[in-house]
Amino acid sequence: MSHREMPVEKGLDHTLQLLREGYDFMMNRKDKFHSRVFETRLLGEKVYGLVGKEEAELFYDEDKFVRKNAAPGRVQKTLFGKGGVQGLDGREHRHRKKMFMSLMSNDTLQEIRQLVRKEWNHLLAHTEKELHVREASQIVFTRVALRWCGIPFEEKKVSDWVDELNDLFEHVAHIGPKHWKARFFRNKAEKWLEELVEKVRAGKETVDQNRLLYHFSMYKDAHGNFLSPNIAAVEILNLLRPTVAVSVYVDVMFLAMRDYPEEMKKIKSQGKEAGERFIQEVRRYYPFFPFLAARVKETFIWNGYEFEKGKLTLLDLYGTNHDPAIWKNPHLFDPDRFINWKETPFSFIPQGGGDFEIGHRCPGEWLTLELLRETLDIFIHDVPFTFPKQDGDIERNDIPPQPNMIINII
Ligand code: HEM
Repeated sequence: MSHREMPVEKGLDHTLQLLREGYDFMMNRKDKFHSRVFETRLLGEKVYGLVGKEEAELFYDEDKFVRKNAAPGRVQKTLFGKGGVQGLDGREHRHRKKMFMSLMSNDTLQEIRQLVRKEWNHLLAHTEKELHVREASQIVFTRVALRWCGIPFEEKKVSDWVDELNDLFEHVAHIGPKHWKARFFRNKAEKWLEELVEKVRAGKETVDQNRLLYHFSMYKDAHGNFLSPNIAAVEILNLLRPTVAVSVYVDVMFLAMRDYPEEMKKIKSQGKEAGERFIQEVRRYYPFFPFLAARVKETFIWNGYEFEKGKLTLLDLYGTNHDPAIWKNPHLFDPDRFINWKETPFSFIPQGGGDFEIGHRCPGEWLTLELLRETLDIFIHDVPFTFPKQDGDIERNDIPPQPNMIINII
């Protein structure tokens, strides 16, 4: 196959531009170079950028890319933790991923909806008028996650869990004290869970054997060995942390309800399917997880471009969800675009693409949808509210976005 020159961004390093441009960084380069494949430099390293559907398919080709050593250290030390499923490849990854996927049965999803309703009712019973959507959903989802995973907790400790789990994803992109606080919380939470896993294994903690804490404590890897208590703790946090992170989607969902009131009317009058389209458009339109990282497994040529072994490669999730080649008027909020929409594994990728079982696609995608469905249902049908005057702005470089919506319960 013939060689083509990959467009290369000139300059020593573009990390500052990334911090400034945030979610637009990759799309800006795609537009500047008129190319969905380009090269730039970040944190002193040569990096390939990919935007688009075919490019996503390439990124998920296990023969071409690996996840080992791809996530930057600061992301591992806050968001992911070391030794978790995100950094595994091949057989080891599939084996561990199976564990995650086995947790996402219909029964689980139904239970999640019941827990969400119960916890929202509990919180709303103690709410006078003003409700901070982000904070409230963080509390609700923390309680849901702890119960679902079977983690024993004392009522008085719930607010500590809320703060700590929240810090693990809120401050990934920050530098300085906020980053260090997130690292401190990760170490603390991992240590506490490690001790719990050890007690479960030794039979010193009586836990529900149908719950995730028990499953992960007793899980054996592809070689038939228990996970180290630390890695078991990392994986339990891989369930707790993102469940609480769905509060970000709830926050932007309320922003959409305020900015597109006609959509709320549609959901009220047309029911479930309109609600479903609204949730999908919230996940497509608003930014959350900006891009994914992998490394080139062996040097290869794709569409004439050479990808060099070992080089870091980023797939733009936000840009692919706003790619005009896939989405008509991508910068319009339009839930009706999902009417007769044909789902494909690589065009709509807010939580990653490809196959759940084989690849790294988010195993929590169905669970995320259930958390959002039940929350939307409660606030559309059961809890009347108004929006007081507020900004609700989203900065392009605030990762994750922080509209911090407030509502008044009537
Ligand atoms: C707030 C909503 C969520 C978003 C935006 C999100 C996004 C993502 C993304 C982008 C990935 C990476 C996919 C890849 O590397 O190819 C991922 C992976 C993952 N997510 Fe989620 N996620 C969410 C909710 C959840 C939930 C609720 C859970 C579990 C309860 C979860 C558990 C995981 C795990 C364990 C992985 C690693 C999978 C692997 O490496 O094979 N996520 N998620």
